[in-house]
Amino acid sequence: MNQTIVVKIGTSSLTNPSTGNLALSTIAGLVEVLSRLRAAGNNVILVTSGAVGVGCARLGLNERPRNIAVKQAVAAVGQGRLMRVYDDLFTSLQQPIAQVLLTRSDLVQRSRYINAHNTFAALLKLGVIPIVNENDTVAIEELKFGDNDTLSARVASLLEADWLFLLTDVDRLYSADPRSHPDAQPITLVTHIDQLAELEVQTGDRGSQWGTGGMMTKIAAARIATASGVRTVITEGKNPGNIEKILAGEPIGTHFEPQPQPGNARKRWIAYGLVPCGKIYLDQGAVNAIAKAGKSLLAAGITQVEGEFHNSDAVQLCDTTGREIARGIVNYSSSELKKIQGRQSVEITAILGYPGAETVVHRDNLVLSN
Ligand SMILES: Nc1ncnc2c1ncn2[C@@H]1O[C@H](COP(=O)(O)OP(=O)(O)O)[C@@H](O)[C@H]1O
Ligand SMILES: N[C@@H](CCC(=O)OP(=O)(O)O)C(=O)O
Repeated sequence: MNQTIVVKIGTSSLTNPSTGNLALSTIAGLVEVLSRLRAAGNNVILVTSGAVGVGCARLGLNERPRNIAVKQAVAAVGQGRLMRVYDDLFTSLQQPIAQVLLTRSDLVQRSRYINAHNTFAALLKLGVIPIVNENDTVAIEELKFGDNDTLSARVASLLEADWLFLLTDVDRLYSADPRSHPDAQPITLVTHIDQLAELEVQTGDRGSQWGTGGMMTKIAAARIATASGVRTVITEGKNPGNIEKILAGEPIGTHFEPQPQPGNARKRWIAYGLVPCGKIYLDQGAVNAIAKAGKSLLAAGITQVEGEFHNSDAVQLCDTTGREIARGIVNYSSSELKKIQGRQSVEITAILGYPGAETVVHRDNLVLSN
């Protein structure tokens, strides 16, 4: 059966950590594997990091710049070189590719989200392998994916992919960072992401010298992808042939099983496309109504409103402890909600002086967090 396969490769696999030069044999091996998968009739998407790393090597910088403008400038240098290398290698195998640079804001607006989906669909239909990276040169801090693990998960969710492969410089997830904990235990299968908290898996908060998020962002990516129905695998980038072995059923890397009810495309957009602008805290009755009975949120169940947002913005719905239980599109602004929180729906017109929606977040615009 033909499948949709998203592969993400990190800077740590693409470049030699000591010299910053490209790991040519790894890249060539990956190009061969992806071209074979495409020729076999699969839809293949590559999410590649490396713009900043390659840009630094080109400019002789020996560490990742901290200054944002410099980092964005360096990414502009590196992205072109990276695509040149990919295009040379894919072209020698007669495989057409396309550069797709995304920012977080491209997925926030529903029309742009659908547009991105349609462009990917057209490229795949043309037999092209889209090569995706964050548009680092123009992305602004507040509207960034921030790391390519998250970006690849959102792309996999957008495309309803069957597989997401996160290629990195370790062979799988361990109970702790194997670099600093040589006795860390390998983890081969995660049936639900919350298992990791039970196993007390430690991820640290940063990656290798050139990587961005370390294991933490890979687990966050696995959460997004599996909740969207995408099987996710963390495996080593220097052996790209593992992708085909895994597809053939070999137990390599760490597998995260897809969750059974990924929801429809619009709900996935609400959950993973939108950027929440504020928080609404709920009492226990409202939490039960939403989480257990699948009801809409009414003003009566709101105890506190945090942040400034407008009608139609995305918000997080939190329980009394502040834990996010759902996300949704709100029918009132934060200033309106502060006036009507805790009040019955029939009182709203009198309080605001004009009629408003009966629900604060309608259940069609609400997605439970997992
Ligand atoms: N629990 C863990 N299991 C495996 N690796 C871990 C873990 N916690 C932290 N790491 C570190 O994460 C690194 C990979 O992340 P990163 O450098 O960001 O890679 P990439 O560039 O591929 O995104 C590994 O080299 C490893 O040292
Ligand atoms: N967009 C950035 C990559 C950011 C990133 O997530 O890097 P990595 O942790 O190596 O996957 C770049 O191309 O340098």
